Amino acid sequence: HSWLECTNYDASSTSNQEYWSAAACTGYARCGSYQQSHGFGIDTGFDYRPLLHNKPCQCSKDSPNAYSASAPMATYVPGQKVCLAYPAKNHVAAPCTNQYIPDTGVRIFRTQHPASNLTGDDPALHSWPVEYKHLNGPHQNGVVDYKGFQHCPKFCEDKGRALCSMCFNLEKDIAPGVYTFQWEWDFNSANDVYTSCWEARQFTMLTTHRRKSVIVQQMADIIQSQAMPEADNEHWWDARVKIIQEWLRANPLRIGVPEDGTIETIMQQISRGDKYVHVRVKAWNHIVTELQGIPGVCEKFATAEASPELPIELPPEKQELLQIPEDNNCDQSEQTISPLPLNTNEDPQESNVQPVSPFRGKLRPNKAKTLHHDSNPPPELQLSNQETKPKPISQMSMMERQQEWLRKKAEKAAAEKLRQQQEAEKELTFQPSLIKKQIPTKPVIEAEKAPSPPRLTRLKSAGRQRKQSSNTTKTAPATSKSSSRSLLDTVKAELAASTQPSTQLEPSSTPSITTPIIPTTSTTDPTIAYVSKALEAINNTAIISSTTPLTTASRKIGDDFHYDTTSSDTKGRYQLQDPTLFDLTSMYRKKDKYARCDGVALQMGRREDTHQEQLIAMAGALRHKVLFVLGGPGAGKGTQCAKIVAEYGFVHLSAGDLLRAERASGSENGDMIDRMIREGAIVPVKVTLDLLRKAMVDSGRDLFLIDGFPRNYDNLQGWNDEMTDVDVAGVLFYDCPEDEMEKRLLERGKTSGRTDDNIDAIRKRFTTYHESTMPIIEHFAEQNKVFHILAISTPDEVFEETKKAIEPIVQTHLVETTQRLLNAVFNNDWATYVVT
Ligand SMILES: Nc1ncnc2c1ncn2[C@@H]1O[C@H](COP(=O)(O)OP(=O)(O)O)[C@@H](O)[C@H]1O
Ligand SMILES: O=c1ccn([C@@H]2O[C@H](COP(=O)(O)OP(=O)(O)O)[C@@H](O)[C@H]2O)c(=O)[nH]1
Repeated sequence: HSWLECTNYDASSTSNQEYWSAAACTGYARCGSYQQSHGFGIDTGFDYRPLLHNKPCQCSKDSPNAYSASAPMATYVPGQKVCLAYPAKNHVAAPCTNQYIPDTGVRIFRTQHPASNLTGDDPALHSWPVEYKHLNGPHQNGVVDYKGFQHCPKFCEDKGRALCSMCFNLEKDIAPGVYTFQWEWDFNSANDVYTSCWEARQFTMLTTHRRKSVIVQQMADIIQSQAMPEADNEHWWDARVKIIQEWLRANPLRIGVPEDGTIETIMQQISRGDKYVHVRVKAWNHIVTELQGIPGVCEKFATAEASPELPIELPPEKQELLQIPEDNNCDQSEQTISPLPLNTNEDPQESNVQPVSPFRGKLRPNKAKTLHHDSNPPPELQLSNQETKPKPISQMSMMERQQEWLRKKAEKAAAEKLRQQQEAEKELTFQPSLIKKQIPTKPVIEAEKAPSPPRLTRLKSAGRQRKQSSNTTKTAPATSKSSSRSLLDTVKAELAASTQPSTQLEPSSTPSITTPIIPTTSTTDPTIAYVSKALEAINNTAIISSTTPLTTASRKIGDDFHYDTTSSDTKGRYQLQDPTLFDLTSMYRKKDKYARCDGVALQMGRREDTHQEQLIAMAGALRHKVLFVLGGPGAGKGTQCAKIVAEYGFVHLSAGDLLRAERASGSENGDMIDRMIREGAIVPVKVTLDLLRKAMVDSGRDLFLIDGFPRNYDNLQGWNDEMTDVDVAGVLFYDCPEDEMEKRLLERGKTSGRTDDNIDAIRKRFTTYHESTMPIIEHFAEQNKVFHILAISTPDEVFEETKKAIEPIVQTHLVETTQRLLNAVFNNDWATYVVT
């Protein structure tokens, strides 16, 4: 019968709709690798009848074969028209068969919220919470209409393996994360069901974010809200979940969030509440318990701007559910908050839900208050809390926050130790399922004696293995290496554990290396102190304003940290070498073509480690940055962009080139674009923006030169409305006299083949430039964002001027990204892209 071969198929051209093109497929169904290696439509047993097996999907999402480099998981963009491809397998009503071929219809489903990890059960058949309508229209029995499942235009050429496809529209506001989808084809009847399941990651870029301060405020509101929901009010739950997810999205580094399973527990409770309506109040109480006391909930993490209030998407009659108490005080530690009353009507399957201890919060000092309604926490939990009242987080400096964080971490480690002791005494059999909640049963030092960890694979990126470096120095390690060693081993062990299937974490299998080890962090840990110092140095570095010209190529950051743009062919490099800690530690700018990630990498290791054993953590930019490149036609924008790309590695997107390519692709807009270009007029912004957006997403990178855009107010407006998630770092304005531009364009016209490099079109373009584009340049100039570059001299001389504008931008970008990576190291947040 049939199955989905492709979960992200480019069906935009007729030929791709008619014939299978492997190149057009960028996403596969779960466990699709075997099928993919045999070829489209070949029978390998990939068709699956859930009613015969009592499982909604053929293989589970945590199967080791779920996705592979050759059959990867799909990535969707919010609002995308998603197309799926599958083989006809003879089931199409057509002249070469008959009009009564059975086909009862196709349905497409997905899970409600993104998964916190790729484990766990799929929703049962027909209980998926979200359903999409495919765009083929329903097939009518008795009619040869090639609709529904039967959209297989070349069916009669190869009845078995002909390509069929169907598309559906994703929501524009879908939250980022990984969702599970199911394609269900009912063949002879609604009881003769075939399914394919797959995951797709929703791309985070270019979705509209609300301002962080608003999200933070809403988090504070929902945590403090004591309003009782109506029992069956789904909106109450969904609105809260949405805010939490938005908060998580706005704080991807989890700054301020303890790494003790808090996030995992929250996500677990969300999926529990999604599944069972009647446990939502209880689940919500767990979530609130987790959230209380996290500084990031209330603190305006990052540099959230003062912002206008944005409406929460709740109908007015429900607004009171999220109302802020009059004396709203963001400092959670000052408050005693009563959770919502518990609903005793717990779900019958709750005992099957993996262990979320309702008592978890009790054992953690900063959460104790929420569960101990008397104001005296148990003496063993008081720790250093008896000291003077701490400053509210919002008034602390970055360093104070870090120290506070360290203090809390130390407190938590002590409380955790206590908990272990108590549990051991009581012989409790509590078996946490979450890696980060596991506690070492051996001293950290034992990790050194453990055999080499299994080869670590990338997190968040497919696994090309790095080549072993033959010239790695293998001399004796430097002094005081045990702390760096323990940190490194700890991180490696944790990584190793996190790459093991969860079943290996059962008590019966306890290979020492899979036992994740939580570092016993304290302020005296030299590694943490070192990273903290690096952070401090970088925090104290004034980020260079984009309008300040760079006077020297080399700058000092603090006493020990040095940034040098000329040091090597890696361009920017932070030397973080401290021989007392690591033999090899450096942070450098890195482009990883395979992972399609631009960013900063931190290399950690010891001399005796092979390159493969060294850890490389990598962080890309959080927000995408663009530099607009404007100037008259022929001013030399394209010429300079090529040089910038060669020197600094931006992605160059020429709006004119994209439009010309679109025209050549035979698109429905082709004629209109052609007319506009010949006339020197400006194409409607929607067309240009769609092309820019797609090119940005496809590049997977984060620093862009946008050449020849925005050219008028319509362009600017469209950009401001749509690209709220992208920062405009500045405008490179190439200023060249008209007669010089005309001369250049006529010269270019001899070989360019462009339909607008002739004197009539050139003159029209000059008019458009003066009337429409100059006001845009002036608009940016008023915001101090324009780098004015005279473009009359030779290309190389113009480039010397260009560099002066670019370098501060690149440097700022590096400093910001480095700061993120150091924060990740400091917070032990190895979810940051990590490779060995
Ligand atoms: N500084 C320069 N001096 C002389 N010719 C130049 C200079 N910069 C570019 N050119 C030439 O002028 C023409 C137009 O340059 P191009 O980069 O395509 O401009 P734009 O992208 O602004 O239309 C090209 O043929 C290019 O080789
Ligand atoms: O955002 C844009 C960029 C370009 N164009 C069209 O594409 C032509 C060529 O632009 P390009 O930037 O390639 O060339 P330039 O005129 O700068 O040499 C312009 O005259 C416009 O007709 C447009 O409509 N919108």
